[in-house]
Amino acid sequence: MSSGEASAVPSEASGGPRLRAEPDLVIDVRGLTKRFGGRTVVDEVSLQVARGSICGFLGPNGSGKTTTLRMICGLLIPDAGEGEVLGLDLRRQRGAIKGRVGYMTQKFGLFSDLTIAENLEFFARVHGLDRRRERVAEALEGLGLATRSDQLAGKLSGGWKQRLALAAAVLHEPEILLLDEPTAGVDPQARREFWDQIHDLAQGGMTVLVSTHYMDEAERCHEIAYIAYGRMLARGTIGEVVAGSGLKALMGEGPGADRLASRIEGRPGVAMAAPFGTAIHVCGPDIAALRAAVAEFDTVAWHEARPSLEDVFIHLMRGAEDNSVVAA
Ligand SMILES: Nc1ncnc2c1ncn2[C@@H]1O[C@H](COP(=O)(O)OP(=O)(O)OP(=O)(O)O)[C@@H](O)[C@H]1O
Repeated sequence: MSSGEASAVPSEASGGPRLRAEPDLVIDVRGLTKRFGGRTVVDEVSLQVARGSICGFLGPNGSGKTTTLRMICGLLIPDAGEGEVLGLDLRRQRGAIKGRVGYMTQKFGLFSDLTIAENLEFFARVHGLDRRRERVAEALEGLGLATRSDQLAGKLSGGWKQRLALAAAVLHEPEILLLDEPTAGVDPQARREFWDQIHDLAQGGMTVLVSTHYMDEAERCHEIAYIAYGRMLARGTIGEVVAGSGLKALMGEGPGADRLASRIEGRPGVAMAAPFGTAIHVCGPDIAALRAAVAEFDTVAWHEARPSLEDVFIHLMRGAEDNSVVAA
């Protein structure tokens, strides 16, 4: 993500000012809003994503991630807001946007009684693609599916199904790839391989916006956006999001440290305390107040730590306003 503004920055080489090039924003949406039955489920969400970057979209269940993705790819019309996707108007050029975006939904519709290759051929037809046979062969090769092309999709493990779904989503060579919780329920090895593929696609120039609940996946994104109750609460690199939260953390290690959470949580200056393996994480806005709150537990060794992304997200969510109430 980026501010989208050209700015004068000092040149490292000459010492003189130079104009930083306008970043190539392929997603630039502002104030997107969607209501369902009187309830605002996406509330003035703005998002900018630069070409070739991987943006992680995080937030609790029901926070509006899928709804936002569907507005960005032209499947859903916003009730308010505007924007451009690949330079195309989000409202007036939805058909053109759809053709240039790949979208892998949570429950991807693969045909279980067709083989891998037949599934891809089907999607090639749906997109009206030329050179169907070559494209399918390339996709099978590129995503490591060539040796399994005759296997029935229904017999694949979760990880291979995701890989096939990804192959189908990029068959028409979209410039933007929207992934909605693509690795839910997939084992760590398969998730890692899936993410390696995402990075390969991004290196090839594809822009990826991916929703996830996994913190390790957030760490693999260039930038992240955090939404709760329909509102965008934080955007930027992980370092920027952590710093922007204003949260400080103490890590406590030693005998029984992991059992102290309930005794520390709720003390002045403590936003939250949670076990972290055999250690404990205590977070709050002021490090001196945190040290005071844990001072009596002197059998535990305390040291300042970087708040985890999870700490930051829970803190942000607790401070956000619940939108589950329907407007009168
Ligand atoms: N077509 C619809 N009609 C009515 N309500 C809807 C519709 N689509 C989504 N919602 C509601 O909007 C809210 C946001 O849903 P959305 O699926 O966008 O959230 P999400 O962040 O993707 O959640 P999850 O992480 O569980 O997938 C939810 O409360 C959902 O029930």
